[in-house]
Amino acid sequence: MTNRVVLFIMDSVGIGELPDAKDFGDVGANTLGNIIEQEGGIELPNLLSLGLGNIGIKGLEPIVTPLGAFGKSDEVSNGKDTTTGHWELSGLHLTQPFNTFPEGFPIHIIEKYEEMIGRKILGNKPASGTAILDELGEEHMKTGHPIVYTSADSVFQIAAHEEVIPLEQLYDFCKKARELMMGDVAVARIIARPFVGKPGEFVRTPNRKDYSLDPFGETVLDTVKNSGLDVIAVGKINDIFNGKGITEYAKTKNNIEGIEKTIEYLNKGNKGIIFTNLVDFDSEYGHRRDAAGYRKALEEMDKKIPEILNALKPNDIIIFTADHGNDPTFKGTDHTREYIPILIYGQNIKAGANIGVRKSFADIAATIADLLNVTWTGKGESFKNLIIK
Ligand SMILES: O=P(O)(O)O[C@H]1O[C@H](CO)[C@@H](O)[C@H]1O
Ligand SMILES: [Mn+2]
Ligand SMILES: [Mn+2]
Repeated sequence: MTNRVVLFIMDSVGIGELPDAKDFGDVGANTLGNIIEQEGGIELPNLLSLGLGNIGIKGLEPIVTPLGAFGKSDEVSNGKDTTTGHWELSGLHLTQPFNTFPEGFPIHIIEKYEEMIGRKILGNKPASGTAILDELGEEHMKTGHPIVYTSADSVFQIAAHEEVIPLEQLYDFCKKARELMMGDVAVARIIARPFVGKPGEFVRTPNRKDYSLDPFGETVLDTVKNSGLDVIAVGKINDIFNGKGITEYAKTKNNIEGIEKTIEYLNKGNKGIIFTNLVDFDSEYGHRRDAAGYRKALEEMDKKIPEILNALKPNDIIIFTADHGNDPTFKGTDHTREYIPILIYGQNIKAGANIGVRKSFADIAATIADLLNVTWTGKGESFKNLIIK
């Protein structure tokens, strides 16, 4: 019997190129493996004791008696962004990729948008979110025009200085963009990217906010919620699902707070799913191509793992996994098409069970439904019988 499943997403912690990585320009990408290689090692004793090294990751050795079940998964969906990854983890296969705007947004869209918000915008091109502040932040401060940019992902990002455009107004600008970017020009997410500081020293604040689309079908979150159980979202999960299938949520400022909130929820009397996302790996280190920072953030998380495991009750199960890669040693600043690791632990889990290479992230959705004993008719194949004692 399983009462609760913690689905713990280490955002962007991929473990090597997928067979179709060449279609995404990502041959050779290996987020974790290349960090280890470039950094000359990594200290992840707790993940290793669960079986991380048994998955077969470049630079990591297997151990004889892993405490958890382990494996990895391929991605079916045609995309490598956060939304696509999380939706597949929850049981949806995206066949038609989200619109991207490598040349910036069409001019008629921008004109319409400027009319909606009553001012001009700056930018309108793909950019790194920190580089574009260096480029346009000062002009933004002088003119009050928000900076609109995109990336290789399906995102319409709006950057504004918190003292130039107050947060509530920036969020309102995002809601207007959300209304506009639907239908033929639907973008997966509108993202508020507020920042503070002086030219040359701008820093982004944790007041980022994502405005997603509704998932296009029933996810395991809906199924579990509809059967009367809790679906608790920690970090940006609530945003990624636009609140759909979620009964309660806590937003977080950073990875450590994400871990602490997860532990707080574990200490309460809920039943169902606790779904946590730790985004710093991706936003602070992957996109910034900062391998040393990424390594340090992984090591900090690993140190906290005993506290998480100690908070598990006898009928709880935790699944550590990811949503895509973001190799900080790779060219560019974008996500990378990679396998995701899967590590599962709990008192009812068969230590050392190998779940192999799953065909879809949705196997996790099917397994969660199976573990919680709710009927699942969506994508994925349950591996419950491989992992339960
Ligand atoms: O460079 P920054 O602004 O961090 O942007 C990154 O954040 C976006 C949303 O996760 C991604 O699409 C990527 O472009
Ligand atoms: Mn992500
Ligand atoms: Mn990202």
